[in-house]
Amino acid sequence: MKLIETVNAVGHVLCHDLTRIVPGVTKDAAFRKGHIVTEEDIPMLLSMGKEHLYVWEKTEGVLHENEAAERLRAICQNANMSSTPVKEGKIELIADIDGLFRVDVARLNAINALDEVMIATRHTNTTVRRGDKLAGTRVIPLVVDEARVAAAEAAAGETPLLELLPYRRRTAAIVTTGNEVFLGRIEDAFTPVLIQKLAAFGVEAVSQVKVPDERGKIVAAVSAARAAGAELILCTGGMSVDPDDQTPGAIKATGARIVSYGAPVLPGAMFLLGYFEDGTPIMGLPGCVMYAKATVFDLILPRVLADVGVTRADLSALGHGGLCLGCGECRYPVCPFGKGD
Ligand SMILES: Nc1nc2c(c(=O)[nH]1)N[C@H]1C(S)=C(S)[C@@H](COP(=O)(O)OP(=O)(O)OC[C@H]3O[C@@H](n4cnc5c(N)ncnc54)[C@H](O)[C@@H]3O)O[C@H]1N2
Ligand code: MOO
Repeated sequence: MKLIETVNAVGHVLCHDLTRIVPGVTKDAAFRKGHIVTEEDIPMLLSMGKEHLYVWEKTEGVLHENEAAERLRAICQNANMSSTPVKEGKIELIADIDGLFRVDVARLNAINALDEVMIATRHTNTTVRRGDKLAGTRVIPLVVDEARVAAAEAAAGETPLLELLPYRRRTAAIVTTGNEVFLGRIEDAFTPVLIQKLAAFGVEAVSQVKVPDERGKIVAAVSAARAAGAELILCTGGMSVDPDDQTPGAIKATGARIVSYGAPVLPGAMFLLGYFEDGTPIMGLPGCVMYAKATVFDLILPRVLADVGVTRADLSALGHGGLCLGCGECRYPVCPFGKGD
């Protein structure tokens, strides 16, 4: 800290708040600790009776909180996000598009384990809308050793911590299984649910066929959907253990690589995910997806649409936080469901 004349203060950083009082009008800090004095500030400072100021001396190897925040921002920021201007050492990142938000949690934790720096984010693998806040970062003290920020950069490595991915798949084909629906014994209540859930991501259901619980018929319907170029194939019903449940076997018989039949999520235990050789995803959706407000389908659909290759390990990790609490009024996604990985 050093004492200087206000007229020489441009570019220097204030060490404390400066309060301005105009009777009946204001009594507030006109300048905050950490503010960098500009040419325009000088008349105001003089009008407040501040002929001299305590300022922070810029020394080699020490960063002001604003400079440090910019460096932490650079560790985080990636395509499709923008940053707010730095204010009192804090920067926030904002979504430029609707998309799937992802965080490299291991690297985030490594950085936050360091003293004097912090980065706070939304949960990884969550959906965001354009304009949503994604992350905020700052350093804890007003000034920080550059070595501390360099350590955070080293822990971060080459690629940004955050990703915001657009939804790339635009079309889906629905294959509705079940004799009771095929024969018209009951109305198809599954398809309207899927159309609505897909539309929320801008995905159009381009075809829908009803087939009986016969493996060959299901395989043929999936093949037709593939030939028509559907970018995602959804088979509904027949996913559990009854003798009439033919859907998992049929999906296997289509030649799709099965990532998993079964997921550690409730509702959604009987879920199936697979991929064809060209990358087209196929899912087997159990009855709960039609019935429950939020299920494994809501957790995995955004990742599949954003073309994040979902692995068996990704599905296994859903167990922690994968228990829907079945609240009277469903507030998903603003709830703990699916926030464990
Ligand atoms: N013994 C066991 N029973 C069940 C298990 C289990 O592990 N052991 N799992 C349960 C779970 S979890 C679920 S989820 C459901 C899975 O259901 P499925 O996908 O096999 O569905 P279905 O058996 O075909 O149908 C169940 C129910 O839903 C009606 N349904 C199906 N599709 C439609 C449609 N398009 N429109 C209207 N209604 C539909 C169907 O008529 C049945 O009433 O299994 C549990 N059982
Ligand atoms: O698969 Mo059921 O899918 O848990 O409610």
